[in-house]
Amino acid sequence: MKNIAILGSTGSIGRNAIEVIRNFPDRFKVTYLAVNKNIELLFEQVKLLRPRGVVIFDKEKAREFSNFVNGEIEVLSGEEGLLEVVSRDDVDVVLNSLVGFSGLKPTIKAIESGKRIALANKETLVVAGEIITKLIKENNVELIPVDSEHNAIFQCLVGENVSDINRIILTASGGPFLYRDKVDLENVTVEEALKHPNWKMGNKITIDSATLMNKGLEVIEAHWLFGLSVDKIKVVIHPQSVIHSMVEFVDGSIKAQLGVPDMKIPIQYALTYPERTYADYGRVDFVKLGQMTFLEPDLDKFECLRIAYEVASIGGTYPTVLNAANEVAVEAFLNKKIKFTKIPDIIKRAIDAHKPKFNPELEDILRVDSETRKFVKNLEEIS
Ligand SMILES: NC(=O)C1=CN([C@@H]2O[C@H](COP(=O)(O)OP(=O)(O)OC[C@H]3O[C@@H](n4cnc5c(N)ncnc54)[C@H](OP(=O)(O)O)[C@@H]3O)[C@@H](O)[C@H]2O)C=CC1
Ligand SMILES: CC(=O)[C@@H](O)[C@H](O)COP(=O)(O)O
Ligand SMILES: [Mn+2]
Repeated sequence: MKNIAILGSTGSIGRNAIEVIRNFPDRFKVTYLAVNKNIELLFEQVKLLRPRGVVIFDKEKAREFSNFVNGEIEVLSGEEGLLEVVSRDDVDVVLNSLVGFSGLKPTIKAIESGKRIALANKETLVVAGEIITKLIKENNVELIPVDSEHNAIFQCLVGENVSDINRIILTASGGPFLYRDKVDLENVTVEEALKHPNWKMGNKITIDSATLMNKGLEVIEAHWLFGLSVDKIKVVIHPQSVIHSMVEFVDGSIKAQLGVPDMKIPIQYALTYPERTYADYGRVDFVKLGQMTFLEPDLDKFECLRIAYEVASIGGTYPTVLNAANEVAVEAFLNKKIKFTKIPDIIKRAIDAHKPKFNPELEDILRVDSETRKFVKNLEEIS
C-alpha cells in the first residue's frame, strides 16, 4: 500500500488523479489533500477518500473548514501546511498538481524528505530546474513526469540510454488559434482562448496552450528532465494530440507514445511505474482518426514559444522571469484587463529589464520571481 498526498486535489489533474486512485483501493491510500480555497469540493473529496488531513492554503477558508469539520480531520493551512505534509512519514508519493510557482517549495521539501514525486507542476522545473535536478541526485529520489509529453518521453526511454538520444520531438496541439491569422489574435476573447481543441485543463495552462507558452515551458521542462541541450528539443504541431511526443535515437529510429488525450493515462503510469497496469480510459481507433498531421510552429505568430526558446538557451534566472511575467500576464488576460497579444509584449519587457544571475540559488529564484511580479504589476496596462 502506497500513501499519497495530492497537492491541488480540486484542480483538473487532482480530480483526474482521484479517479485513477479509486481504481486501485488495495494499492493506494490518499493520506492528505491540499487545495487553495475550494473547500466545497474538498469536503466531497474528504467524504470519499477519508484522508488523515487536509491543507487549505487560504487561512480564512482553512478556519471555516476547521469549524465545519470540528476536529474530525486535521486541518493545516498556508505554505507551512504544504511543507509539513509532504515531509510526513505517512506519505510515500507526492503528486504535485499545484499550478504555477506555488509548486516549487513543496517539490523541494518532498525531494529532501525522500518521497517519490509525480510531477505535473512543470513550473517547478522551469524556474529551478538546475536546483531540482541536483537535489534529486543528492537525495536519490524518483521524479516521474506527469505532463503528457514528458511522461510519453519517459515511457519511450524505458530500456534506453539517454546518451543514445539524438533529439526529442515535443508535440503541440497548436491550441485554439492554430488557423487564425496573426492580426486576428489581438481581439480574441477569453472564452475563445479557453476552448482547447483536445484537452480539458485548468484555466492557466489552457491560456498557455493558446499562446504556445505551454510548449515553451515544456521545452525547458524537457531540457532539465532529460538532460538535453535546448537545440535537441524540437516542437512539432500535431493538431490531433494522439502522439504525445517522440524520441529520435542516434541510429535514426524513432519511438513515440500514443494514446487518447486523457491525463488519467500518464497519471496512472506515474503512480504505478515501473509497472504498467490495466486501464480503460479509451483506445485510439486509427481508422476513425483517419489521419495524423504535422506542421512547423509559427514563431512569428506565437511569439511566446520563440521567447521561451531564447530564454531556455541563455538560462540563469531568465526562465524564472519568463514564468513570473507569464503568470501575471495570463491572470490579467483572464481578468479581461489586457488583450491576448499583450501577453508576449509584457513578458518581453520583463526580460529586457532583467539582470540575470547564473547558477542561481533558491534565494535568487525567490527574489527574481517576486521582483518580476512587482515589475509586471506596475506596468501601466496591468495596474
Ligand atoms: N490540467 C492538465 O491536464 C495538465 C496540467 N499540467 C500542469 O499541472 C499543474 C496543475 O494544472 P491544473 O490541474 O490544470 O490546474 P487547476 O487550476 O485546475 O488546479 C490547480 C489546483 O491547485 C490548487 N492550488 C493552487 N494554488 C495553490 C496553493 N498556493 N496552495 C494549495 N493549492 C493550490 C487549486 O486549489 P483551488 O481549487 O482551491 O483553487 C487546485 O486544486 C499545472 O502546473 C499545469 O501546467 C500539466 C499537464 C496537463
Ligand atoms: C495534456 C498536457 O500535457 C498539456 O500540456 C497539453 O499538452 C496542452 O496542449 P498543447 O499541446 O496545446 O500545449
Ligand atoms: Mn503537456
